[in-house]
Amino acid sequence: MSDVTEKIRITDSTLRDGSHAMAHRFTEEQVRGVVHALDAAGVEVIEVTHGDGLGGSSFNYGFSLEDDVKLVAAAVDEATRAKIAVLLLPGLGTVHDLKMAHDAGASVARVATHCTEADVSLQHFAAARDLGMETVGFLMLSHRVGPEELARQARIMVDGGAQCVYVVDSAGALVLGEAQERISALVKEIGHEAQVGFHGHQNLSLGVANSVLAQQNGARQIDGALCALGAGAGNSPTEVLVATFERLGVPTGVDVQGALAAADDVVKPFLHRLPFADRGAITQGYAGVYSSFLLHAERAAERYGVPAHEILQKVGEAGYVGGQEDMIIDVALQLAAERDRAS
Ligand SMILES: C[C@H](O)CC(=O)C(=O)O
Ligand SMILES: [Mn+2]
Repeated sequence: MSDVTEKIRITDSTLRDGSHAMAHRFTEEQVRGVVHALDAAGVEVIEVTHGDGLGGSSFNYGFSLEDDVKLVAAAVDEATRAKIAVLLLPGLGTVHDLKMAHDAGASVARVATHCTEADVSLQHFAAARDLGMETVGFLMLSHRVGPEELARQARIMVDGGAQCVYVVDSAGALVLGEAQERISALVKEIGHEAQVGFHGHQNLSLGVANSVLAQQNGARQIDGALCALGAGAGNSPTEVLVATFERLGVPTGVDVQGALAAADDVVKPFLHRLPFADRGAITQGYAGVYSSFLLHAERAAERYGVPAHEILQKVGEAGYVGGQEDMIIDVALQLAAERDRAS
């Protein structure tokens, strides 16, 4: 166990991971309201981007209502203390996109790759460092590899310029000790040079518990989202993280009442659907499916008349990763064909 009283930093991803749950329909007014409330509560980093990061607005991933750079600029304008972060998936977002976000005032670059492909992030970390941005690496679908391999990937990111690397439980599939051992492996490999972070999803309702274990094993950056607004069953709720860490005596710098007010008074009123561990989302945690596939699977289910949870189960068995959203349609068509043959 590491020093349990050392301060941790909460990064709120309501306005980025929550974009998946909102089908990327955030308005500038909503962004301003959320940033204002989080900033007032003392949250140090607020992530604002399309759910799939800069450049994510597309036919494959879903079009944004508003341009990312415009929303980043609004967030920067609204924040008095908080830093504004952007997410970038190399290949989807480009160095040009990063420069535009930086020009709009974003100061933290979070570069995300599949957990075995850290090497594709190097150019983007170099560019972010040249721009003077803080750098964070995101190893997505971290349950797909063991702790040692994950630590090797984190090492690649740190050597490339990442100042923190996250274990990203994109599928909400890590069960307690599995999160703990991955955090410990990263802390051992990079802890003397960089921080380690944890990004949890609630598909098996373990986001907060895994975050506590992550902190107790040396993670110093933890992600959350107000009202859990995020892909799948949502993220670890920021307001619950803040209250839990305060009860544990771990400083976050965030005011509990401020976080509760931000969730209840600002986010809840504009939600059409609260993230929830329903059959589809639980299947994602159980079968290890990328959380942002949920709405894609629900749309395919409706279109082809097959259950979303069956699509997600097959997607998990096939091992598809972020970027393979089109395969969800393929799986739905196969299930529909099997159904037609059977009848
Ligand atoms: C692009 C993904 O939504 C990033 C993320 O939040 C995750 O993998 O989880
Ligand atoms: Mn996520």
